[in-house]
Amino acid sequence: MPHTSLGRTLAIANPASHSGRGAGAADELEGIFASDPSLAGAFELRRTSGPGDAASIASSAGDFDTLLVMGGDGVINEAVNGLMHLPRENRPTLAVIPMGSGNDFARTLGLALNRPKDALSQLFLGERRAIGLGLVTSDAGESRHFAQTLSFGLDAAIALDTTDRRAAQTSQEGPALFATSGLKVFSSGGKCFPARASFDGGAPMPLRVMVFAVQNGPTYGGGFRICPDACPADPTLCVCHNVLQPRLPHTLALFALARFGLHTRSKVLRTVKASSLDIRFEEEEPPCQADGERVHGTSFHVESVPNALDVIVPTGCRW
Ligand SMILES: Nc1ncnc2c1ncn2[C@@H]1O[C@H](COP(=O)(O)OP(=O)(O)OP(=O)(O)O)[C@@H](O)[C@H]1O
Repeated sequence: MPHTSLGRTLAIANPASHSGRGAGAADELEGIFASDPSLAGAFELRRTSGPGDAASIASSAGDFDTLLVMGGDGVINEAVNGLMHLPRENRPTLAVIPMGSGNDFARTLGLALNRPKDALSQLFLGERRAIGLGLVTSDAGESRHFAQTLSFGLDAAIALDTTDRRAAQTSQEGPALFATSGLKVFSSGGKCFPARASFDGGAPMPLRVMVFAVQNGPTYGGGFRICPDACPADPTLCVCHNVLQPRLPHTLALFALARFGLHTRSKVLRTVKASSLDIRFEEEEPPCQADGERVHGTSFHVESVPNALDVIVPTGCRW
């Protein structure tokens, strides 16, 4: 394994990630650090003890060069939100060892999924890139940065169902987990949520929201390419939302096409880039998720936060 180029590094590992497989991965990472005296001196590893722990560890990591997060999108989201409490000049570079069920942010970065040794090698040889984040603020007083995805409506209901099923220790993961949660949510009726949305301060647009995804990177749901052109190095976020209400078979076909990013030519959907947007749901609180974590509210302001963080990407990263 090459010598570390990450500098003084604080590693956070979620032992509960990837349906508990994160625990063994944390032991493996600790073994790698302990086996090389130069690494042992440079790395400190902390295991999270429960939800919220990664955010508080990250918010006090200002003395480190690199914050290495091992886990899935949920714990990365916590770490990112913790880092955003630090002034930009004190924010350690974010490095990720993907060990999750969905791993969508890690897909954007181009890292080896659920193969900690391979990902660590990529990080040692990798390059630093500045990325933006999204920030959502709701009328329920919630405010959360997101590294990869924010969505409302059916796709959020599906994402939240995958989170619940993972907590209940399902053996499914990635696209299979998302697809079965999708079938469950669609078979219960495929509800639409009346809303008004405006983009970059424009006139409000009436919508009946079935799908409304705001992406910083291309995928959600463990690899569904909902916004194939989204890129965290761009100063804008990419939005995909329905403008028509398709019947169930058509919806299911779009859902299948989205696996490969082939849904975007459909007249049912619109894709747009925006620096900010406002969306107000008129009848009830919709399902809403940010990087798989639930967000409450009926009115939401979303904005991009350019140049929020430095991250490490593998050499040859295409963006
Ligand atoms: N020690 C812990 N015990 C239980 N839950 C934890 C612990 N540490 C963190 N968590 C919670 O576990 C949740 C899920 O973790 P994580 O995102 O790392 O894995 P995942 O759900 O398997 O992957 P993905 O989010 O990519 O699908 C996070 O929302 C986090 O709050």
